[in-house]
Amino acid sequence: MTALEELITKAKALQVEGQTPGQISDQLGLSMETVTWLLTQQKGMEAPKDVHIDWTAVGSHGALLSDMAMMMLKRFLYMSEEGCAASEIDAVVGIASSGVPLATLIAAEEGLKLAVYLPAKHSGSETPTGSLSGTFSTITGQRCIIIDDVVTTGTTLSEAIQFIRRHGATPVAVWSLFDKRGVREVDGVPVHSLFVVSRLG
Ligand SMILES: O=P(O)(O)OC[C@H]1O[C@H](OP(=O)(O)OP(=O)(O)O)[C@H](O)[C@@H]1O
Repeated sequence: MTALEELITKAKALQVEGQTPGQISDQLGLSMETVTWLLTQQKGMEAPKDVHIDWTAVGSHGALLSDMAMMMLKRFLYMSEEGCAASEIDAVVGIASSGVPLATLIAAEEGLKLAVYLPAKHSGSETPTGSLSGTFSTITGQRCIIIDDVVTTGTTLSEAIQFIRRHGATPVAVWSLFDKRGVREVDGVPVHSLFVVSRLG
């Protein structure tokens, strides 16, 4: 089975489970247009220009995940020779769910506080709002690094940045593994990604 066929099977299985195209789109990190295409496969309908990043091979293995988190940290440390130093950071904010294990590993390595941001789209309430998990650190008055795995539209990052500012903290930078849109900054906060996807045509 090709990667595309696997994706179609996954999308259809989620639909059978009762998930809406919107939920499938969130879960697979794809646009609604792409999910509609995967589910219907209408004849003559051209495949949308989207990219699916499957990093399960790394994410499902603790040691590999740790290596990836250390690569994110080292990228920042090398960069910080020119800019902000790690000593100026108080807390690492992991974006649920996939940003959390990466943030945990980085916070542990640097001896920093760990906070967990739960995006509005994960909220089950009628009026979805983002929140900070009460199990982990608070952020007020702290300088924070935000960690996520994939940037698709930047919506989640923008939401997290605004939340952090409203709660009296300073977002210093965003570190992500993959940037699907070539986003260099969100709401004035620099975004540093290990891998950036650029479309040539
Ligand atoms: O830039 P955006 O368009 O906002 O998309 C990026 C977000 O989407 C994914 O989260 P999602 O909740 O879908 O999946 P996850 O639970 O695997 O993190 C990803 O982990 C980012 O948080």
